[in-house]
Amino acid sequence: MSDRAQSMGLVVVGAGGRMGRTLIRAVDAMDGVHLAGAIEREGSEHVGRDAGLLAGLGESGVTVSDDPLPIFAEAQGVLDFTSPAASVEFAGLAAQARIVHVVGTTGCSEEDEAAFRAAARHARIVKSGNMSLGVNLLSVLVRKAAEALGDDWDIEIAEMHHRHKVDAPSGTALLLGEAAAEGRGVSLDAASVRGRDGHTGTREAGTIGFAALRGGSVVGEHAVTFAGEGERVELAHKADDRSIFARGAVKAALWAHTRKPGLYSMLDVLGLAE
Ligand SMILES: NC(=O)C1=CN([C@@H]2O[C@H](COP(=O)(O)OP(=O)(O)OC[C@H]3O[C@@H](n4cnc5c(N)ncnc54)[C@H](OP(=O)(O)O)[C@@H]3O)[C@@H](O)[C@H]2O)C=CC1
Ligand SMILES: O=C(O)C1=N[C@H](C(=O)O)C[C@H](O)C1
Repeated sequence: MSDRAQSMGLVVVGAGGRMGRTLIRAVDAMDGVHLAGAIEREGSEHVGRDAGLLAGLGESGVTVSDDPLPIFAEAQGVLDFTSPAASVEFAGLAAQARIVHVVGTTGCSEEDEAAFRAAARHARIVKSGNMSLGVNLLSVLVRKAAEALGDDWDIEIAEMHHRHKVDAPSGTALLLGEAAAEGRGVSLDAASVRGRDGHTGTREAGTIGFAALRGGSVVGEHAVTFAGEGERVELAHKADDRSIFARGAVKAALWAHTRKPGLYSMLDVLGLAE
């Protein structure tokens, strides 16, 4: 059997995007996978182009298409960093094709999350606001710190991203907030304070604050500050390159290939779940 026949065929959706192009390069560079398709939305200028050339590689023989279902039917997995509405639609198609769906898209609503849970009855979905090893390890440290320090330490989460980002707080900031809330044994929905402006009054004890900065080409920076009386603990991550997310996504697809249908996180993939 040829190497290609044994390797996992992956479709990159949103192929022309910042992450889409990075994913095509990661699939090309990593063992055990090959590019089985590339999708962009109908009307996109990228439809009809060669996916390898689009990503700055040589010709790949894979043409960007706007018709996902027949391509999903011939593949084993989908790498999806697009938009919430697109990812919900791709989850339905991945469920129909009974394949792996790796979702990195952020900014999803509770209704979107319910759609992913429904699709995960048939698809193997790995979904995370951050696919890097470093951030997932950071989330474990944040949970432990929140548990150890108790609620007289105030928790504040700050993030900075490039000027093109459309959602706030970032998926990573929310993931770190969930970890902190879990460590404290509270619900993030009840504890979170999203931004402050004007005469806010003093800080309410037990809350978890979020602040979002946007500018330039910053790939992604996150810091969780535990502020106590007379001292502070800061846990932080800085992404220098989008390839860390793309490599994580390919790893997630390979991991999920042999799993049962279900909704998994990057902590499951990395063996960091408790
Ligand atoms: N979890 C993680 O580790 C990471 C998550 N992300 C998240 O990934 C997402 C994408 O980020 P980024 O690459 O910077 O964004 P981009 O805007 O650069 O890329 C998104 C791409 O998806 C395309 N797209 C949108 N709708 C569809 C559709 N229905 N069918 C096919 N393609 C579609 C867009 O096309 P068009 O421009 O024509 O609309 C665009 O090419 C964001 O939610 C971001 O937060 C990013 C990095 C890491
Ligand atoms: O939009 C981005 O770029 C990123 N989005 C993710 C997020 O919302 O946390 C992950 C990473 O920080 C880059």
